Amino acid sequence: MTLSVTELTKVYGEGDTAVRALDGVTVTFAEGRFTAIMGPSGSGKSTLMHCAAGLDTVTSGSVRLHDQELTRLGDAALTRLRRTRVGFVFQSFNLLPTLTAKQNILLPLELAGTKPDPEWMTTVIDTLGLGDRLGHLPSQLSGGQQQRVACARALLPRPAVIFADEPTGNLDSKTGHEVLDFLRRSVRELGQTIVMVTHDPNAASYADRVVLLADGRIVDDIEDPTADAVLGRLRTLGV
Ligand SMILES: Nc1ncnc2c1ncn2[C@@H]1O[C@H](COP(=O)(O)OP(=O)(O)OP(=O)(O)O)[C@@H](O)[C@H]1O
Repeated sequence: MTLSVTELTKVYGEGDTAVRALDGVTVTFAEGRFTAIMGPSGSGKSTLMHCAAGLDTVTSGSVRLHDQELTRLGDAALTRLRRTRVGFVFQSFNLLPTLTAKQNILLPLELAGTKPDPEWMTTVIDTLGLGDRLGHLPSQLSGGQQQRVACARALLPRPAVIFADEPTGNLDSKTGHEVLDFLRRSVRELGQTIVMVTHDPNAASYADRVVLLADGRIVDDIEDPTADAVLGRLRTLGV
């Protein structure tokens, strides 16, 4: 067991304007698996991801990463956690424009004051096909290449979990396919654990499992999802 969320509730605001974004969510993300979180707009996907990654506070409930209870960590411990224990891949790549691909990839480890394992770094860069792009600035790379740099940056510290938020949202379908294929390979071949929020049933079909949210609750849990199965289930939720 890598990451477990128990009875997680998140309420934004107070009184009449309060929004219950998560309502008692319990879910475990097992080690070495690729899980997609899906659901209608406003169902709580981003909130679940942010709370599970220690990016947002919870109203009640527990988030455990291995033996660490994240809801009790202070700011300094959470910052350390975000640099090395969890990795992020965002829709908008979030690379620093003045740093080369290599400098971007190394940044989280540098901020944490550690050095990469050279063998692992070679594996990650080779797997992502970035060997001849390391000296380029983000503006000199295609969207797909930039997202592969972001994936390498997330993988290099060997985090317990990588959270991917609509990682193919800004990519055309062929490039998106390459990035998803890589994410799946990093789970199958490198043992990475990935949790991905997506609206796209095709993207979700790369995952081992789909957790479906509606109105802040888990309403389904699909193993070995196909795009058709996911689409069918989303239609019953009115998506
Ligand atoms: N900072 C906030 N303040 C108030 N309400 C918020 C805040 N963030 C999210 N919400 C509300 O919480 C609910 C869940 O939002 P969340 O962004 O988690 O949904 P989502 O499933 O990721 O949606 P989408 O698919 O549209 O990105 C929504 O009703 C949203 O309006």
